[in-house]
Amino acid sequence: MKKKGRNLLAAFRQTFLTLQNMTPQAEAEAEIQLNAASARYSYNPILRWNPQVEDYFIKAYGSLHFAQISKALTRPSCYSCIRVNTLKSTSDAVIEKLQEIMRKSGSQNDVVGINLKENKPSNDIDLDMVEKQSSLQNESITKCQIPGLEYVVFVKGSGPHEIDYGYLPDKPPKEVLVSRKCAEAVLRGAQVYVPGIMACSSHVEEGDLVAVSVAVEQPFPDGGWGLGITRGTVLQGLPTDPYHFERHGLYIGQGTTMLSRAGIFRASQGIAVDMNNRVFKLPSFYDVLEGEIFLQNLPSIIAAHALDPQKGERILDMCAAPGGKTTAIAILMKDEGEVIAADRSHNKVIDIQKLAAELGLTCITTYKLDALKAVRKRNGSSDMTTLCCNKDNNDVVNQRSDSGPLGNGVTSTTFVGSNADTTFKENVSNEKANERTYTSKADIRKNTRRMRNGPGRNQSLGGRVENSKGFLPNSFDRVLLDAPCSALGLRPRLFAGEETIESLRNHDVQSILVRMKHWSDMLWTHTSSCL
Ligand SMILES: C[S@@+](CC[C@H](N)C(=O)[O-])C[C@H]1O[C@@H](n2cnc3c(N)ncnc32)[C@H](O)[C@@H]1O
Repeated sequence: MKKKGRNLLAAFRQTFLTLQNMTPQAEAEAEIQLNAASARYSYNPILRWNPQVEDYFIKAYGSLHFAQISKALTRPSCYSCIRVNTLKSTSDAVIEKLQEIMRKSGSQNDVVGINLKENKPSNDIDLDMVEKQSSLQNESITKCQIPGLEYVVFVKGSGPHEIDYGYLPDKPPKEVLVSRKCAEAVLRGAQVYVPGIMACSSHVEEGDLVAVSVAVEQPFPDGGWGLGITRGTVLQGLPTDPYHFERHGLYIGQGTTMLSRAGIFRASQGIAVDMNNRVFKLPSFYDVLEGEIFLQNLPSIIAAHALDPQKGERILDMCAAPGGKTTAIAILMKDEGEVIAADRSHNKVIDIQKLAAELGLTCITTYKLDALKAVRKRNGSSDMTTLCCNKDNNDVVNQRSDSGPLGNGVTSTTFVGSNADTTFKENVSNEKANERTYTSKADIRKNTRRMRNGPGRNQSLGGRVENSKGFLPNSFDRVLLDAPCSALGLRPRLFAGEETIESLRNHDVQSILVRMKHWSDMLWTHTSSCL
């Protein structure tokens, strides 16, 4: 790959020098400029850390190993991992469809030699799976070889590639500068969308070829980190440009603009640059086989698999949004039983509902719930919007949306067990009594706001989220806790300066764990990306 890049540069240099008919001194100067340009228009990021965190890791790993980890973090994984929705399709069918899609879109050049073989799963646990998987690495789309995980499919990408951005000493390429989050998505195969663009060369028209670079947070003189660039800034291709030096070695590819410069900064959404020449070539799965597949990292798939959910069970998934593991669990249960998916964020709960609907799953019930307050006391007050289920004595009052995950919120109540009727009546009378005697200030504020602004985001998004006040002990057959973590294992990562030693230690996992021991002996925690 490196050799190809050097050859490209040498050929370009030769053409350039011949065309210019230069003196030896001019030739030497041009050579220096070209070398500088090839270093500038490259992808060679250096990950910035908070100095204390950096020291901590260097002590833990040694400086060489930590430098290698830091470099690896700035690159995307060289394969995409797909979980097949086995209720709707099979790995073989998905592989065939993906091959066809790639053939049609011409993206088979992005992945290494499409040459699918039937990889029969093996039950022989003595096989060295890693070796077996690596022997398949020349194939671009393969089924996972780990027994039981045949519903996982890998699509191999490639990179880093060297790109000729068409630099000439007196004519730098037209450019767009994108935000870090946008660049991280582009490195994983996404297009450049309008909101991701921070700055752009002047006179960019629709259909222009542009070099795409990334604006990474810089240290502020008075402490902290920031971008220090206003959206809409004009780039001249000169050293006086904002971020001229800061984006050295931070070029992620070349694309064709779908809008003019004015259009880019006027529009609020849509693709701004069609990335046709990428430093990392990974296929995009946006809108591909919707409902049949889900893009998910292998450790997350394994976490749900290791929980070993069974048909008909009642399973709690704490910290569930956006629902990757929830839906994996529901599929392993063949959509029979109940998965309670809880998250503390209202909008994220709606994301779980949307994903469940997209994958056609009906056994998922969602709740907005803070995991830190999730154990319900036996003598706690009844709450009509709460699932209060005791698996052992069959007292269940389960109120949920009648109209499915994205319904209009008309509610119904389901009862199971001999005490259910009494519980319901008590709930109703408690609620009526509460209604008569007390309306909280928060409710008054909410109603006033509603009258002024209309129905609010619940209705505008078409979803309804039930609050939960927690669950009684022994409510579940199995519990998955995917507590928020540093996410430092997610790649690619172009900036890590905001993590502090304190923030790394303060993730909720410990405190949630302490409370969760009440619910189930079958507690599985997923902490693969936690430190
Ligand atoms: C690592 S993500 C979960 C990913 C998810 N399990 C999946 O596989 O798609 C962590 C989630 O925890 C939620 N969260 C953070 N603190 C929480 C708390 N105290 N109670 C409930 N959810 C919480 C966040 O909103 C976030 O959606």
